[in-house]
Amino acid sequence: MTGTGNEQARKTAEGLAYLTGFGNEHSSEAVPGALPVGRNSPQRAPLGLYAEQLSGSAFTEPRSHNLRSWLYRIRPSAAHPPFVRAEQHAVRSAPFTDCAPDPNRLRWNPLPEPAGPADFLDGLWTLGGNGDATQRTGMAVHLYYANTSMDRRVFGNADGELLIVPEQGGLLLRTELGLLHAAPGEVALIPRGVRFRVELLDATARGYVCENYGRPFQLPDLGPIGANGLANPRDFRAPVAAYEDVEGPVEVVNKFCGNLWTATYDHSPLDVVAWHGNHVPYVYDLRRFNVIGSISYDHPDPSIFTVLTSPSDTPGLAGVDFVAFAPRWLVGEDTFRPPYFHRNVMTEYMGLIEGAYDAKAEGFVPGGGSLHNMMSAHGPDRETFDRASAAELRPQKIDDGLAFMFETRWPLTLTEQARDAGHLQRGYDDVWQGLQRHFRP
Ligand SMILES: O=C(O)Cc1cc(O)ccc1O
Ligand SMILES: [Fe+2]
Repeated sequence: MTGTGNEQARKTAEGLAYLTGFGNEHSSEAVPGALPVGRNSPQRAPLGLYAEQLSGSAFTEPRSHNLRSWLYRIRPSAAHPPFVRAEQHAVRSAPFTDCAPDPNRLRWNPLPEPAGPADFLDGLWTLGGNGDATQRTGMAVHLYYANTSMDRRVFGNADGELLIVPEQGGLLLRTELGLLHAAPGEVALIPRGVRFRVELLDATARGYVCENYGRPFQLPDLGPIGANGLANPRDFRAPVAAYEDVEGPVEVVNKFCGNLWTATYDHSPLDVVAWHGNHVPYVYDLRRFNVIGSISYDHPDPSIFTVLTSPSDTPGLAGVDFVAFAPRWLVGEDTFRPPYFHRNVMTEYMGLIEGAYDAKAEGFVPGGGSLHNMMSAHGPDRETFDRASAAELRPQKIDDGLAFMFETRWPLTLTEQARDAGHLQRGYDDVWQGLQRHFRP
């Protein structure tokens, strides 16, 4: 797509309307009268549209977890030729069996720029993950680097939902349910099975994707925090219905049990004129996160920064948590304020959206990432330890960065491409070298 295309997409993104609230039963129609009243599947849907239910949960799951949307579209999704296997590019899925799970602390620089034209799908590169897409457990970490918009092409993922974390370049996400704008500092979620096209608002776009094969992300319980705080439900924005009436070939790429499959529709499947339901894409601005922390002493565990959680079958043990380290004040008295040294049964993949992170003086850069697998020892680097141990403990605002973590209950196994990547940092262990002994009994 040309610069003019980006300009057009940017204008569209700026004027978008949204529906608000996490988990709501929304309804929206792009043409008045397109949404049936009082029933989901009338004998003839309004305006000659086809009614189609998209289920994100089993029909019988408890009401509190039930996810489905009713789509009223120009043509039913069923009208398509067979899917055939497609070029896999750098997308991989669980189970990840090519490498032995690695207990080492690992860190990567940003993905290198694509050599030629690459849209979001071409530019998607899998770092690793856990679980099994066919069992609907676990997660995968992907990065993306795109330099062109998807053109006459849409993507849908049967394997799980996609949490997109832009780091550079705004995205216009044209989904079956409408349009979302996701800029760096915001995150967008595409539910399982929802088809979408990614258009770039800037010359290039890069960022991270958490693919969640497990239970859909939900807001964490707040316990004693009370009725408000962390990510507030009203700040999640879903699209309003918007359809394209495009005849002619459109490639639909479907990731199914790890493999990419393709079918060419004779029209755009982004042809939903009206919809209602709760299986919806959404966008959330991390700057809206209401950060809760210690106002007395000690460094609280980062679970206090959980934006979204995908519960597993064991209460309190997330398949994956999405955790954000948003700007906040540190006021702890007699406290080592940066993240402490620790070994964690949970596995931590971290990325940086901008600026710096308070546990690492250098080397952890925007667009890069680190992996601290189950029980691997990590924490502040030497420079951070020395600085924070001697710092004068005045109230201090941490507002020079935005980091995040995908934290998962299962160890994460790398893809070969991540293990062998030229942008894997050699010598990451050195950041903990030179931590002197001070014990003098
Ligand atoms: O390792 C990390 O930097 C993430 C992290 C942050 C924190 O504040 C406490 C524990 C933890 O794992
Ligand atoms: Fe950690």
